[in-house]
Amino acid sequence: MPLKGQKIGCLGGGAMGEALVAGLLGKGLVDASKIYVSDIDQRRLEYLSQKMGVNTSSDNIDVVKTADIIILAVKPYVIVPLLKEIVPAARKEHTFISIAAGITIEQLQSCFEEHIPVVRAIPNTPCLVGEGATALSAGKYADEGNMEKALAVFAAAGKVAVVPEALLDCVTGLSGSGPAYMYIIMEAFTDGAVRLGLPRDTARVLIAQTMLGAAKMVLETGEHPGKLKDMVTTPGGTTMAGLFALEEGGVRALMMKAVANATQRAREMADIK
Ligand SMILES: NC(=O)C1=CN([C@@H]2O[C@H](COP(=O)(O)OP(=O)(O)OC[C@H]3O[C@@H](n4cnc5c(N)ncnc54)[C@H](O)[C@@H]3O)[C@@H](O)[C@H]2O)C=CC1
Ligand SMILES: O=C(O)[C@@H]1CCC=N1
Repeated sequence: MPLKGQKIGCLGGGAMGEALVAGLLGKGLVDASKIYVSDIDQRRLEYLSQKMGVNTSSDNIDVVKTADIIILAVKPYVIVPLLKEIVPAARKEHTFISIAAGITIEQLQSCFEEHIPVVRAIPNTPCLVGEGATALSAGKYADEGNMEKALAVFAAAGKVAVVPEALLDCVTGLSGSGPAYMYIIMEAFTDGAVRLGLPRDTARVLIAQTMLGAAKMVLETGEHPGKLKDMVTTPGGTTMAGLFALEEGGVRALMMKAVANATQRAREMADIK
C-alpha cells in the first residue's frame, strides 16, 4: 500500500485541494490526522478543519517539513513564487505533485536546486465524490516509488491514467475542464424539459442520472459510444429526431472546438504572471 504511513501535505485548500483531500478520506485510505493543508486564507483553513478534521496551517514550510507527499494546489501564477518560498524545506525523500494547469515539469523542476522528485497531474473536481479523472506524468527525478504514491493519491479519488507530459494540456482541456462542459449540457437539457412543462427538480435528476448511466455503460461494457448510441435509436423514432437537431447545430464540431480552445489556454497558462 504506497500510502501506508505517508503524511500528505496540500499547499492550497481551494476547490481542488478540498476535492483531493475529500477523495483521499472518502475511501478511508488515509486518516485525516495524516493530512496537512496550508492556505493563506484563514477561512478556508477553518472550513477544511471543521468539515474534514484535517490538520491546517498558514505556514507552507511547516507543511512541507511535516509531510512526505506534497500536493501543489494553488493557481498556476502562484506556483513559482510558492516553490521559491518552500525550496529550503524540500528534500529528495519528498514526492511533489503539481496539479497546476499549464505549468510544465521543466518550470517546476527549475525552482529546485536539488534533484527533487516531481510528478505533474491534471485531476478534476469530481475527485470530491471519488469519481475524479486524472492523468499523470513523471518528472525526470521521479522514480517508480514516487509514481506509485502519486497514482495511489489519485486512484483514491477516481480513475487515473499515465500520459506523456506533452499531452497533459490536452487532458486539461478534456477532463480537467470537462465537468463544466457536462454541467452546461445538463443545465441546457433541463431547461429544454422545463420549457415543455417538466418540473425542474425532476428534469435535473433524470438528466444527471442519464449522464451517469451513459458514462457507466461506456466504462463497464467497453463498447464504442457510437454502438451504444445505435442501441438507443429506434428507426424512425424519437432519438434520431433529437440527434438530428444536435447534428444540425454542429454539436460535434463545437465540442471538438471546446477541447482545442481549452488546450490552447492551458498552453498559455505557463506564461501568465
Ligand atoms: N478547479 C479545477 O477544476 C481544476 C484546477 N486545477 C488546478 O488546480 C489549481 C488550484 O485550482 P483551484 O483549486 O480551482 O483554485 P482555488 O482558487 O479554488 O484554490 C487555490 C487556493 O490556494 C490558496 N493560496 C493562494 N496563494 C497561496 C499561497 N501562497 N500559499 C498557500 N495557499 C495559497 C488560495 O487561498 C486558494 O484557497 C490550479 O493551479 C488549477 O490550474 C487542475 C485541474 C482542475
Ligand atoms: O479552468 C481552469 O483553468 C482549471 C484547470 C482545469 C479546470 N479548471
